[in-house]
Amino acid sequence: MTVHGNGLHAFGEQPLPPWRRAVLKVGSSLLAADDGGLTDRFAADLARFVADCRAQGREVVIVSSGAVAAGRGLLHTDAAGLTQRQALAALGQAPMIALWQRLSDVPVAQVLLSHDDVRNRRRYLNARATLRELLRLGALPVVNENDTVAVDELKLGDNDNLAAVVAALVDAEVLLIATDIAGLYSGHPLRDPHARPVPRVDAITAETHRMAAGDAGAIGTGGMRTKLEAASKAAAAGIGTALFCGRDADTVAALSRGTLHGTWIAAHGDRLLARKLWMRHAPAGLHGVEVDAGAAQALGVRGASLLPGGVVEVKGEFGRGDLVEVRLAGDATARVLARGLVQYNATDLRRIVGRHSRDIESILGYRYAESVIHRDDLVVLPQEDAA
Ligand SMILES: Nc1ncnc2c1ncn2[C@@H]1O[C@H](COP(=O)(O)OP(=O)(O)O)[C@@H](O)[C@H]1O
Ligand SMILES: N[C@@H](CCC(=O)OP(=O)(O)O)C(=O)O
Repeated sequence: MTVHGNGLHAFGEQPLPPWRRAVLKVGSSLLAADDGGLTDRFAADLARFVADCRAQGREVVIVSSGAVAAGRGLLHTDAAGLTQRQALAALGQAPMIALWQRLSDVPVAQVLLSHDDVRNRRRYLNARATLRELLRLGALPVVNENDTVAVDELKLGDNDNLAAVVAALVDAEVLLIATDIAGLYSGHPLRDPHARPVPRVDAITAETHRMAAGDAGAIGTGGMRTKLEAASKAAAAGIGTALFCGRDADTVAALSRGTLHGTWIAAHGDRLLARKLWMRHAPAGLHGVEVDAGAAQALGVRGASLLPGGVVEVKGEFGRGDLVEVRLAGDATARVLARGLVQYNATDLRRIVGRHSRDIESILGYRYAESVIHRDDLVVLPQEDAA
């Protein structure tokens, strides 16, 4: 095993599983300049990596820290209180976005999110639709925490966790976490002389968390602890995580070729299945929609989305993004055929029942989607589940 000039054992190389959409999280440790403010030094290679990915037909969403560091550089202050850091983040957000725009060959879109935005189902769907549309348009979304309002998150330095949430939000296959260290070590790499590289984690255990219990670097906030939390969230959503050093040009270049020098944290299972699991096990007796036989057939046999034309009746009140049940109209057993996240609230849905998708906009004055429930948001229940 080779040892770096900095005394740390190096990571070997391993293939990165194939992917089409990724979230790349870039920590403050890679963007903060030694003398205050931000630097392009490492971001330039990461931006080139993103451009290479796009040239290969892949999509990347960046989750970038660095707003506080940028704000600090503008005011030359070492103020560290929570409100002060929130103010610094507000000051530094525009320069942070400007840095990525300078380095990107496509337009950069600023997306500010807080955990609240993704906990609320309606906002979750809106955020997801916006991010997907940005990718479809070929833009580069750069997400940061909405630090002005996200008090807890700023306190925790939680962009790692936000990146995992965004990865699930956009249905990414991998979460790439670029930081200032080569990967996960078995102990704090700077304090534990016996610390060894951990190239692969198949399941995050108490032992893995113990390895990462040490503090963060001088500039970053979460350290390995929040990176493992993020990887654990991603794994539960069926998304694998790569931890690697974004300061090492060779490591970043190798990623474009599908090679990882760092730590790979495996997912628990299939991505879409993981997302659908909670729908299947949600409590029964939710509000819902009744569909005609053609729609029931399309959902069950073809795995199609539910279109308004197949909906016969809307039962109860629900909001956009709520989990609802799908039943066959007129079925005396009232069997639940499927569950899914609905795109329209009950009031508006009643107005488009039985209508063609192309009429949605003229009836409602807006259109979120052509389907009432998109097939990715729908789980068809096997008959034994359908109480
Ligand atoms: N077991 C560990 N393996 C690797 N790094 C660790 C470990 N425990 C603590 N760290 C620290 O975590 C730091 C990276 O996290 P952080 O400073 O928050 O970076 P970022 O700004 O990229 O999020 C490393 O520089 C290292 O000092
Ligand atoms: N939202 C804050 C970053 C918080 C954070 O998680 O920082 P880091 O540990 O460097 O990823 C900012 O833009 O400065």
